[in-house]
Amino acid sequence: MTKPIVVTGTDTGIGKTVFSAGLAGLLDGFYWKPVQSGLHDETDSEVVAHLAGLPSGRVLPEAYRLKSPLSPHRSAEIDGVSIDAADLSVPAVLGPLIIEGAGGLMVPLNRQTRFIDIFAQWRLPVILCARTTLGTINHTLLSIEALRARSIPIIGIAFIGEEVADTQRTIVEFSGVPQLGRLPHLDPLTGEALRDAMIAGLDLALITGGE
Ligand SMILES: Nc1ncnc2c1ncn2[C@@H]1O[C@H](COP(=O)(O)OP(=O)(O)OP(=O)(O)O)[C@@H](O)[C@H]1O
Ligand SMILES: C[C@H](N)[C@H](N)CCCCCC(=O)O
Ligand SMILES: [Mg+2]
Repeated sequence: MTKPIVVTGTDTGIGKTVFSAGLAGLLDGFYWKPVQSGLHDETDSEVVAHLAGLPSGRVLPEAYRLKSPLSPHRSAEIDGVSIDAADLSVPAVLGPLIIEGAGGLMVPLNRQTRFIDIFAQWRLPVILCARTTLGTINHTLLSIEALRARSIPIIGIAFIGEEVADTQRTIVEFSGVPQLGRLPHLDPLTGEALRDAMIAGLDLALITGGE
């Protein structure tokens, strides 16, 4: 059976949730956001539930739901909650599971542990979402170095945004990490448009290893 896939990114707000929704929908899988910080607007799980069109029960409950839209370590402190990294064991489900972190790899869960530390413990393959806009070469290559330093397997890079051919090429050439494709900015962003754009823009066989 397909291993769970971790969807991470070079930063917060770059489109991990939208990409995760597209992927979970295409794979007819499950989605899990272990730590949600920010409960005022639609949560990532709610966005995925409506965009991916998954049957109910395929969006697993978060392990931590924190009120403030801040780094989880700080949001937890404000709520008087202590995030125990040992609580974040990957749920067993019958099907492909997409797991989304919060922000980028070095985002802290508490004063000792960052997302990248639990990803290293899990040893699950990751997809790195990256913007195509200026500044992304640096963020993406640094993220890849950090993953490699911990022997975290990288499935590939999913670019998000309009095509910037030289930027994408430069990242792939310097890193040697495969490009899985690109999800453009969608307006309007609907479940149907997302599904079509994922099929047109992403190489699903590279993601699933041809399964
Ligand atoms: N492909 C896209 N087309 C249109 N809008 C998008 C796309 N990707 C992301 N967005 C929009 O950009 C904003 C940030 O995206 P998203 O919530 O997916 O970021 P994120 O990386 O998951 O952030 P976080 O670190 O908070 O989890 C949202 O308003 C989302 O609707
Ligand atoms: C609140 C936001 N949407 C994310 N859930 C958390 C992003 C944390 C980023 C921390 C940082 O890198 O400075
Ligand atoms: Mg998100």
